[in-house]
Amino acid sequence: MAEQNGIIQLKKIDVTFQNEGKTIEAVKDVSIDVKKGDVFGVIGYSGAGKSTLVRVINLLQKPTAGTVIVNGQNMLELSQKDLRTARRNIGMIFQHFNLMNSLTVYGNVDFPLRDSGLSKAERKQKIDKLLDIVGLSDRANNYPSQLSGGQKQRVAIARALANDPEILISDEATSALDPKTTTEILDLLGRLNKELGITIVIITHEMDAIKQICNRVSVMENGRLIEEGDLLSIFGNPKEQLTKDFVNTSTHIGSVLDEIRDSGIVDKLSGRLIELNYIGDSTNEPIVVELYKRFQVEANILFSNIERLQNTTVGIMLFALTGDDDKVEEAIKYLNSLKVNVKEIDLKKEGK
Ligand SMILES: Nc1ncnc2c1ncn2[C@@H]1O[C@H](COP(=O)(O)OP(=O)(O)OP(=O)(O)O)[C@@H](O)[C@H]1O
Repeated sequence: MAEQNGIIQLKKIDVTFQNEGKTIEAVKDVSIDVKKGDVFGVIGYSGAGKSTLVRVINLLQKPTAGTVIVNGQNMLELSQKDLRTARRNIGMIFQHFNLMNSLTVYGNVDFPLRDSGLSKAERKQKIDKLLDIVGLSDRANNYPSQLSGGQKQRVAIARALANDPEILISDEATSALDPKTTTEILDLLGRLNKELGITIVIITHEMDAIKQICNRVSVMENGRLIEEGDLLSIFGNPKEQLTKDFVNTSTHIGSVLDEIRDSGIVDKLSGRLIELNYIGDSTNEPIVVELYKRFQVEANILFSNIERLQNTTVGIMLFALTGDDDKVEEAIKYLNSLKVNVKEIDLKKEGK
């Protein structure tokens, strides 16, 4: 059976800006296919083109080239009226919330319902329900200036949901929030995805945000999409250097390697330094025990990080292997034969 088409299909999208006589290629030949029910993450550094790309989905940004299909509709061929209707199906939240300061929380959520054709009583019922979903029922009469950043973002989420969209786009929505509030907002987005079935596209420069709720990830660099896959494969087996950097920052192995290198420990380390990544059931201890039992090779664990992503264990371990040279070589071959990713690290050569 043919795989069902995605709810969002961007095909060969280019976005080019002309700025003071210079051409900026913000997005270059990017195709993505977001399935209904996905929480699709787009990660990249500032300037990579993420915002420009997601703004193409609802045509806030018109592409220079390419096709935009949302819910089976070719967005670039719609009349203005049909485009307005199609846009109601795509909610959006932003880093700086974009609330109207002169309106109360209630007024902000009511704003997109002005043209909905609903009566005042129906609107009230809807707004009460939305404020309940985002946990702000007791703040309806407050103004944005009376709210914390996290609460403002909750109002923005309620407002984005007012027209019952099937798609929610989050453009760095947690970038201005502290880590605890970020986790709470991401939890809320995850709940909206699970309970209301909303498809979410989230753009961020933080792998931790991706890890918390996304099932699929794409990585952007210099306007291009350089890597894409499901969360576990991106996390457990990143291919491109930038993806590795994001993953390493999030597992902290990057800073551990820097510390080993910069502190001079590297000169005192004996043995060969191995980084091991695994997805699933392999755990640290059996591997260490096996290496000793089979090859009399000692594995001195320098760092280990295990986390649960989408109910699956994803682990990373860094150790120095010591023993007879031949035996260490055999031990490395043995590791390579397991369902784990093995990488030998030569910190002295790697130097930064
Ligand atoms: N309207 C515009 N006119 C000219 N250049 C633009 C415009 N919008 C974006 N750009 C440029 O396009 C490139 C991509 O910007 P974009 O905002 O999409 O990146 P980003 O990955 O979302 O970064 P950030 O997280 O900082 O917003 C940048 O070089 C930016 O300066």
